[in-house]
Amino acid sequence: MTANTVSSGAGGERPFWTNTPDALLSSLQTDRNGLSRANASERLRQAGPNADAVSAGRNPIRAIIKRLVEPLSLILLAAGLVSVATGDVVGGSIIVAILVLSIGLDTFQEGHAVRAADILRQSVALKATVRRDGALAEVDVEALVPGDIIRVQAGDIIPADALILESSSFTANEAALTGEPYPVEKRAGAISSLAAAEASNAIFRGAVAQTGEALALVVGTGRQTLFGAAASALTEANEISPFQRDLNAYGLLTARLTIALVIVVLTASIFFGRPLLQSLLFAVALAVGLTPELLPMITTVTLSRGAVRMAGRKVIVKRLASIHDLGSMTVLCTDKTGTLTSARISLARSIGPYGADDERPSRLGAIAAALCGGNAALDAALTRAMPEAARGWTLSAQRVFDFGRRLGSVLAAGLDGSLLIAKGAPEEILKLCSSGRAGERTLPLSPAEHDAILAKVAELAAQGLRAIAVATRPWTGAARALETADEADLVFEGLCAFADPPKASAAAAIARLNAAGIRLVILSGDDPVVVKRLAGLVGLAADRVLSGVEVTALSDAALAVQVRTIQAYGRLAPDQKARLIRALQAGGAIVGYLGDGINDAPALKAADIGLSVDGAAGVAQASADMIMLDTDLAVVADGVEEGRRTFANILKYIRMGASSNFGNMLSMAVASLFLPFLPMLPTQILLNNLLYDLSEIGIPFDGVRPEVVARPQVWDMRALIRFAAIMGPLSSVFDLLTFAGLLLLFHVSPPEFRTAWFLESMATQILVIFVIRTNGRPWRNLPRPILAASSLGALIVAMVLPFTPVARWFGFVAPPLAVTATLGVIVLAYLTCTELLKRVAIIESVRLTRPGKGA
Ligand SMILES: Nc1ncnc2c1ncn2[C@@H]1O[C@H](COP(=O)(O)OP(=O)(O)OP(=O)(O)O)[C@@H](O)[C@H]1O
Ligand SMILES: [Mg+2]
Repeated sequence: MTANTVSSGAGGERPFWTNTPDALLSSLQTDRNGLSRANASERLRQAGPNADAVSAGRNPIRAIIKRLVEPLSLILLAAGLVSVATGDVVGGSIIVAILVLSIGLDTFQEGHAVRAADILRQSVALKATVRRDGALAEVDVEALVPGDIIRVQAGDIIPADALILESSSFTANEAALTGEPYPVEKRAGAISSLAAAEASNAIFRGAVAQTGEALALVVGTGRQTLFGAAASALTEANEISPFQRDLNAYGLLTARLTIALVIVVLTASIFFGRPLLQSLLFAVALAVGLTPELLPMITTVTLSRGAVRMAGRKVIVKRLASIHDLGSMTVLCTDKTGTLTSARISLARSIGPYGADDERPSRLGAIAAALCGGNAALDAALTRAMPEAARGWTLSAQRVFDFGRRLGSVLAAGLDGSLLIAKGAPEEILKLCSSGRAGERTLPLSPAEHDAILAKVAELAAQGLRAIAVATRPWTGAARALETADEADLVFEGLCAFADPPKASAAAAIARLNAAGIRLVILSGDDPVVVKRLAGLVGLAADRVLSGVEVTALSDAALAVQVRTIQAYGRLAPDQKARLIRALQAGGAIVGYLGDGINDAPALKAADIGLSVDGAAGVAQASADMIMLDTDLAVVADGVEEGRRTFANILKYIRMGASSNFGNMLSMAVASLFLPFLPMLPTQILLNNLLYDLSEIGIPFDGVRPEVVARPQVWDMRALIRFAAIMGPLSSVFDLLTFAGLLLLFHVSPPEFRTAWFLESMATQILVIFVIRTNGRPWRNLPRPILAASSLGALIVAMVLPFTPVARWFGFVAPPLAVTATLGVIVLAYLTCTELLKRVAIIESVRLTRPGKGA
């Protein structure tokens, strides 16, 4: 028996919704007051968390094993063991020790930073309202167990499979599960059908509560749910982000290069008849030296630290990589209400059909709002304005408000009979009206009066008031479910006009975003006239506002042209918002979307960076990458800066790897082909690499110059290759100079050669960070203490080690003073050249497009 079926006693298994509430309550050993906390945690232990997969957790052992089984680590480990077995105990031990040290370093650094970011993420995890110990409490969705009594409200994602106990105007959209596009009403009652689609007394994990409120008994959680997570609104958008795509491309490039080099070196060694084990080790050490093995750690640590800093600026990051994506964002699309305007809309005027002030339309609107159970801004404003309006009225049926149709209706039963009340966007409601209210009577609406009403709407909009229309129809027959045909021949009752002034801070924030290279675009469902006026108020040049109808008429190609210049859109349906975002992306933009409603969920998913706000509809929060604790565009601008700073630091690491380190390993490979001995012993290369890694662990903590965060930071592979193509060979030139000096001038022995070159390559690799971490002069812009400490510390160890007793373990021999002094001069000359050449190599990319697309 699974959690989802309950044995019927007669042998067969029947779905849970065919049971009566009392039968299910008793078989789940619970009651309407819910579980006790103790009982719930006991059940949680048994049933497991209410999640799709058992989360692997951040177990350090697991993390270490994961790194150990990477091919290079495995080869090194094997090589170390073979060395020990063949008698080279010291050499073998050093290899293993270096491996252990670098893996330990990685794991420790990463674990620490990631934990902090995880705690933050947890703070915005979706919550469920559940009855525990008889009182309603908020718990993490993951903590729900069978037997819990939950409350779900409009905008929530249904957290578990459950049987409805009580409901009011409750509807759920199960499109993601069953494909049924319209919200279906859910209420308690006996159902005998075995089909889930007909289970109107049950709700399923992953559907979205569209309206109203319900109390329900949890029957199945986690994977013990009918639809699983595959299709649900809970599934995270796991499309690869622009940042991850770029990182992968870089990783692939270096991997190819490394493999090619290793094959060449290995073939050559075998050709020259060198000892096999040593040749293999040398090749592997080279590969280790070339692999940017710290890159995952550096990015995770930098991103996690970015997440912690962003929390300080009131942005909680759910998906770490989105920090970088935010820094590269070129277009920010936003919903209007609550982001550009204050979230608290208020009813400003109530106007009869012929233009006179009249409270009837808003009273009818308030009745509909109270009965339909919507908690959206407009409904809330209506019920706030007339809290008593719905007294004496009950709901018989409803057609849920639909953002596609932009209207909804209720069948309300009052003392004098029943009334159908429809409300929605004026132009949509007017299409359904044949007459207008005139006191007790109704009069036919002439085309002129029709136009006059729309003119009134435009007049209100010009004053910044958004209007909805209310219409009714007397209902004579018995109550039944409403159909489209019922919403016809309506009596126009009038308009409700709402004030929704722009936020005082919006204009300044938009100016700041523009200055940072980000274009703001409004994607609203509201009247284009209202949108246009608001755009003007917040400083957006929106001479043209495209409406949803116009957008639909455009082909993808034509739309791609329009989206380049249009700054504001009105009357958009939810999927049109998503289409516009895709059109912008196709043109090369990196697009963010900021929104808070059920109707914003598709756009949040389509965008590269989905931004939502604390307290937004559950679906909106679930679809977003970041949650803002403060609905203020200025917070977005702060976050953008943080994202760019994070990227700048990651770029430092990559540039370092692409310059000296790359050049050194290249020289090493080349030298091994021509020298009669190994230019550096495998253990020396590994030590070199370990110290180099150590020098870099301060990078995530480094500061970034203001000019770097002034423009969108786009990953530019070509710029990077150009950088490596200049800096790598430059480093090799100085290596060759070193080789020539050592062999031709000083006639050093092989151990001396290796030691001298170890010193030179360590010094160049580490010191170059001071040069290339900034575009300005290094001495004018010093690194943060942590980076100075990590790099100088590693440098000192490298410089001193060959002169200590440990040196002989590694095969080092202290070189003569003259050699050391010459090395010093070469290093200085190298640093001077990089400083002079870096301006040529670092062309700041101002290409504001997605890589590989657009112009
Ligand atoms: N509860 C409601 N009752 C009646 N009509 C509504 C309701 N909610 C929305 N509408 C109508 O649907 C239109 C679109 O909804 P809404 O303005 O909330 O969309 P939006 O895209 O979220 O817009 P915004 O950018 O203002 O947040 C509204 O302009 C209004 O005409
Ligand atoms: Mg909205």
